[in-house]
Amino acid sequence: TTLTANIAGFEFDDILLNAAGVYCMTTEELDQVLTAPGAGSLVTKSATPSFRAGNPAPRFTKMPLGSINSMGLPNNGLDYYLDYVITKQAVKPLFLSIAGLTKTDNLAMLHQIQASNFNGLVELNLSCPNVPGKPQTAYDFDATRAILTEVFQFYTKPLGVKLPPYFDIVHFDMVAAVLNDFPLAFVNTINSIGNALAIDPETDSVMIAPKGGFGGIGGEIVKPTALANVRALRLRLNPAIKIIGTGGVQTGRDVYEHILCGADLVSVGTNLAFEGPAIFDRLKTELLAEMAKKGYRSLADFRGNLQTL
Ligand SMILES: O=C(O)c1[nH]c(=O)[nH]c(=O)c1Cl
Repeated sequence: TTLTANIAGFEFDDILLNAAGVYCMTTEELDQVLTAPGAGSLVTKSATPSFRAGNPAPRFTKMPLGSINSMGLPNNGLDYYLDYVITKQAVKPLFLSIAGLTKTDNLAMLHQIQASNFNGLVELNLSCPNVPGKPQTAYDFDATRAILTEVFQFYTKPLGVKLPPYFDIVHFDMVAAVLNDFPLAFVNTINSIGNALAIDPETDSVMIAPKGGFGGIGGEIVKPTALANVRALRLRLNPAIKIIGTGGVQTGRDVYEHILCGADLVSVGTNLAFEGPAIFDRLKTELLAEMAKKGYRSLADFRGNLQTL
């Protein structure tokens, strides 16, 4: 049984990786994902041009059926992560995530990456919900078209975008119409469901400090939305644009369902934060068992084969 995928000519021997933001802030965390059995790649914490402290703590917490976070883009700056992926890219294909606060920052970072020895894939994060005063770019279809137009005038290495969840069929149509106009290697969907609120029953208080307690949610609770976004975009996007499915993965069956909706790779956030990198081998074992039960020997046997009634 093979668990392989190909994005932009990069062959992945395993299809699981971390979701940006989880287990990827430091080189120590990144090394744990890099060497974890069952993990086929990794993505770095979304980078800004220089170090950011991010929002005040508590800024990530467990809640019933998942997690809520308002980290505020804390990261060690682009150079830190660019150095890491260049050093390690011979091991396996790697993803470098960037999330500039302005179009100028994103373009400057991409010029630096274009000129560097990085030979992996960039994930342009257009969906951070937690920077006060900064809207999620990918909810503005004109802004999304504008930045991708400028990016592809000079950036020639493989690039994809990290998308927020959409909740309206017409929005699936509209974002796909933008993305299909560009030579994207992939989209990663979904990012957390932004600006939710969780209340601590002991204290009648919000659970995180930033933004009056508002934060992005992930984990089990977001799986139906995640699967819908993977499926909707698979049905609409040019087949050359591959899909990384993210959201609500805690079992091999969840991985299987992302693939059934059309995912090529599957990333794990909340439940990786809770369980640690050992989760990858568990998910791989459970996925193989699910495939064996169905008589499938490769992901191509069932990828995108969700049945309708
Ligand atoms: O607060 C964050 O750092 C954050 N948190 C998220 O849930 N998604 C993102 O893309 C980012 Cl950048």
